[in-house]
Amino acid sequence: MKVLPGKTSLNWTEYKSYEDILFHKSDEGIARIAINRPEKRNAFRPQTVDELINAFNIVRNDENIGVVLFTGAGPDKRGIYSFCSGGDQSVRGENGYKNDEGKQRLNVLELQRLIRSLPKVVIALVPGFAIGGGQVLHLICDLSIAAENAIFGQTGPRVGSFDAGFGSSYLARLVGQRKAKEIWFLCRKYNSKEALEMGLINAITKIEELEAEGVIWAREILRNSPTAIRILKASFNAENDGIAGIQELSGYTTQLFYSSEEAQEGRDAFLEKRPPDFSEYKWTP
Ligand SMILES: CC(C)(COP(=O)(O)OP(=O)(O)OC[C@H]1O[C@@H](n2cnc3c(N)ncnc32)[C@H](O)[C@@H]1OP(=O)(O)O)[C@@H](O)C(=O)NCCC(=O)NCCSC(=O)CCC(=O)c1ccccc1C(=O)O
Repeated sequence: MKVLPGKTSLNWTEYKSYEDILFHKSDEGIARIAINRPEKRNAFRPQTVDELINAFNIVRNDENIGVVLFTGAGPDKRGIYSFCSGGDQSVRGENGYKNDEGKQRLNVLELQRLIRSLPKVVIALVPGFAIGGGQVLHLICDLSIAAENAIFGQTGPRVGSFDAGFGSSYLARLVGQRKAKEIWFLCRKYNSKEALEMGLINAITKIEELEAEGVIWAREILRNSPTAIRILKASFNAENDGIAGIQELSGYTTQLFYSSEEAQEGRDAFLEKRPPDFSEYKWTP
């Protein structure tokens, strides 16, 4: 199934089949996850978000995958491309978005946290509209490449919604307080060039080259040390995420320490019911 226009040199195979999203992997360590509701500008309903959470969790546990290309399938019947236009307003109830059972959920915040703490690099490929909660999803990704025709913006205050978490405070870290307030208070739309100038995205390409460009970036990343990239991602997050961010970063140092003989001496001594002997390990300056 074609997700974006143009060609890449990758052979995609379907990883898992869903209703609202497309999920593929390649044998090069790259996965591709695409919201597939183009007639709704790829707006997400609770099911869409549940499927995304499921796919990102599969990626999390697949040690052969290092980079995820996160995008929106298209075009729609009118030839229009979208990354995502946020929460599906047609299923919005009084305190959340209704799933098939009529239960109301705000599960996109869980997805935001999952992408942020994913120990792999997530690159947003933005082929068109990234609006509302869709703009926030793109923001949460580690890197963002947009097509020339992409459009970014917020509508929250116009449609009776807001994202007072990453959607505003992390946005301000990226583009500055003044620009972030402008984006949210005025609800204007911004083109790719403006998005690049304000630091919202990393690069712009022709739409036919969007996926190929994402693959080039992914391959460059995959040539580097997985552990270094994973810890760097956690350290970029830690600055913004308070104690939760420090917990994530420090968890990786604990994991590294576990692989040392020094840490294993502590474990072995406990299991062998003897005092630990750390005498051969130095107090390195
Ligand atoms: C994206 C547009 C600017 C595109 O405009 P245009 O090309 O003219 O297309 P349209 O004709 O408007 O749309 C085509 C078709 O798609 C339907 N559609 C588009 N977007 C949505 C949507 N978000 N929900 C439902 N349906 C949508 C549209 O109705 C048309 O259908 P037809 O049947 O053909 O008529 C423009 O479409 C646009 O502005 N869309 C709305 C953008 C928007 O307001 N999004 C919601 C913002 S609020 C949000 O995202 C919630 C965030 C969130 O989830 C959250 C955040 C923080 C805490 C909690 C939560 C939480 O979980 O709620």
